[in-house]
Amino acid sequence: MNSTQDQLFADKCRRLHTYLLGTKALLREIGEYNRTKWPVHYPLTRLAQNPPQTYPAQATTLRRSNSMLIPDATSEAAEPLQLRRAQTAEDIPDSNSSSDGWRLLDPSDLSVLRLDLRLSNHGGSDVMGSLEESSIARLFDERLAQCEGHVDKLIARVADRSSKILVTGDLNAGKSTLVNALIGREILPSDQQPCTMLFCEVLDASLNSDVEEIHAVPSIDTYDRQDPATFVAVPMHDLEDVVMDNEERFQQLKIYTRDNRASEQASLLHNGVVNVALIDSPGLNRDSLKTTQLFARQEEIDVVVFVVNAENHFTLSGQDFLLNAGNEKAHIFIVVNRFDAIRRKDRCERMILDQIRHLSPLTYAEREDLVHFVSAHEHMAADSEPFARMESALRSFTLEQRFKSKLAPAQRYAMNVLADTQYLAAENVAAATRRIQEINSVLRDGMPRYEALLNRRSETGRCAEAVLDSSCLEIRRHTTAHLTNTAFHLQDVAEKITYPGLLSLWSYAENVLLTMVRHLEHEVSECDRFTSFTIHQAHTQLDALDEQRRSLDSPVSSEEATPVEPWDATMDSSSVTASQLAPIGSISNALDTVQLELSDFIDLDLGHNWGMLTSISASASLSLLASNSMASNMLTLLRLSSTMGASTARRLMVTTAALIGMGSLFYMVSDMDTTVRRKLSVRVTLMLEEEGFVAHHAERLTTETSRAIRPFVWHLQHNFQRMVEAEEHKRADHLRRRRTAQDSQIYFDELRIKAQDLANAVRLVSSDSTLC
Ligand SMILES: Nc1nc2c(ncn2[C@@H]2O[C@H](COP(=O)(O)OP(=O)(O)OP(=O)(O)O)[C@@H](O)[C@H]2O)c(=O)[nH]1
Repeated sequence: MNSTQDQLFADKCRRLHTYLLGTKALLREIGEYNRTKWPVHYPLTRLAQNPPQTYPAQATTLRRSNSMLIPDATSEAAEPLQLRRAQTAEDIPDSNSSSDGWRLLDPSDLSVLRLDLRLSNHGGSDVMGSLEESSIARLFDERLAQCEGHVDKLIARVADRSSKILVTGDLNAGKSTLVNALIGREILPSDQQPCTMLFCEVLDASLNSDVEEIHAVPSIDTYDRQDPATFVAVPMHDLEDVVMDNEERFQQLKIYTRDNRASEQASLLHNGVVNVALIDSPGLNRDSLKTTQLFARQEEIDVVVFVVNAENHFTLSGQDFLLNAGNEKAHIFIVVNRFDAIRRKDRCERMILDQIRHLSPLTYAEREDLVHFVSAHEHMAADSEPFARMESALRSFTLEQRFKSKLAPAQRYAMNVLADTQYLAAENVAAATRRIQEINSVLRDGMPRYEALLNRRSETGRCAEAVLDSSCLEIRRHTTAHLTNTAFHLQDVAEKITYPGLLSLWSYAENVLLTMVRHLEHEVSECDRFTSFTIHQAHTQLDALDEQRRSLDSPVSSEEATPVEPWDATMDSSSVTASQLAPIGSISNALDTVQLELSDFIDLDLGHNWGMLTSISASASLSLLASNSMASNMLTLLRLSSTMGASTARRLMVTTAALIGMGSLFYMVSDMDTTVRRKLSVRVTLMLEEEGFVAHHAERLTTETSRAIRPFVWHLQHNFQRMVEAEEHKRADHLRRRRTAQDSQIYFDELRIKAQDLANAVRLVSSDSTLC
């Protein structure tokens, strides 16, 4: 690699690094938006109908030996079948391929941002459909966090100038022998029995101040070469024991060693270009824990060298690994070892290549450079030409095609993330548009009801007030008329009382007075009853108005509607009786203290009954008696005396006066009961007038009526208000949701464009890949 290529590669690293940071920021932004503003709409049902097919047709018949090998969507592994199949050399015409030789995702699918793929195996959309939006948002948030973590590792990988080569494969495939052959020294123990229990990272001693040393590392995350507390130094000759027996104690061995090769051209570790680490790993099918660790480590690895035992071909574990690693890395360096032990080499070669064609199409497409049939064991004894070719190809792949080995996987992952982002952004723009349309339609459909409610509220308010006003008016009018009439006819009330005679006149008068008072009381109670009846009627009318209001509560929205309070039981109209009105107390203060007086028995105003007096007087004085008053009679007599003689006139006058006196006395005595009734009724009426008896009761009952009806009116208005508020609350909620949907529509549209721009930029990083 010359300096121009170095510069180009450095430029690509820098650009990819920047775009990965941009991708990470985008993921974080989506996560934030998903959590706080709009739970990202995830097309679960659609995806369930279109489950991802991670395995090619031929491979789907294979039994999966380990459930932990289910592809993790955080890796580049979760790629749809169409993508990988299109990448085979002899496959479908590559009409959709990018000019860089790899294909964009099918836009109708998701890869890295796809949620748990296993869901689609459990009844499809039903299971997915049962997931709530919030659960999906949470799952999606977790997936975003995983992707972000993965992008972080890619960023670190791109920024790291060194290259890491993972040597992996089945047990006893000859991995350790291969690593030894590559460094030209028998450092790692090799045995027919499984012997590599730990990851062994072989590095050039120059990275450890030129000191050959083994660091047994308990925790790889905290390892620091310059901090002895983070590792245990192991003598070189103890390597075999440590590798075999310390898998519980150490996570990894760091083996700093010198390459025996004389020139930098020949040495992979000491190459003069970049620092290379060769990582020997435990056999794939040894245990699932180690296998899982291996999968997890892929994201730190630049090149995967997969060692296949030529005698066994690809085992199930090997196939699983290759399928996934192939998607992650796109290109896998495959070494078919122990080829010396194969008799029919061409047949073996054909069969293995056929397997590779399905397992890693891109690798197969470049099989000349990437698939090698060697014997590491033989090469240790004497240099072999196939091995040298393989070594040179690996060197070229690692050092000269660093874009392909180091940057392409990161670029590929970023492209997948950005393609998924565009897909989800478009889905969410559509979902937001649908939401806006739905809300608009709900608002439009609800408008007539809302307007009707407002109209009904004001109309009912007016009606209720009218019921109240008319009831009060009716009570005032009725009470005034009724009590005025009662007072006017008070005298008639006592007519039915039998007059016991002059000797019982006093008790008769008492009886008359009591009867009048009782009658007044009765009539006031009558007014109370009428009031009660009127209130009851008003309540019935208001109840009918409330019934109309209740009928406005649409059954569809009843569960959302704010419950309207029922009539208060204590306010039930049927329970309002006259006795429940404010206690009358005394119907009149004046009547409480009324006493009989002497004047109640003497009536000096005889004029009003003169007719009766004349009927019992002498007929001679008829002409005189025709007059209206005693005084006028006397004047008439005086006038007559002037025309008659004096003695005649005097006699006539005396006689007449005697007759009148006797008649008057007789009349007074005989009409005493009438006098008492009249006098008492007049006095009582006057007293009632003086204290404003009628007005007082009219006012009292009007106030009581208002007090009894007003709460019902308020209640009715309050219920209407609650309904209107509930409706307005719903409308405000719709408007708020519509605003959120509108914001999201804009946000996701911008996100789609941002992701598209970023994807274009990421894609351009590889436009000049041949140079690197
Ligand atoms: N015939 C032949 N035998 C080989 C070759 N490479 C390795 N072996 C032998 O295969 C056996 C296993 O070799 P290792 O290098 O230990 O294999 P490994 O894959 O590292 O084994 P584990 O780490 O235990 O999984 C040893 O006995 C080697 O001598 C080869 O090219 N040809």
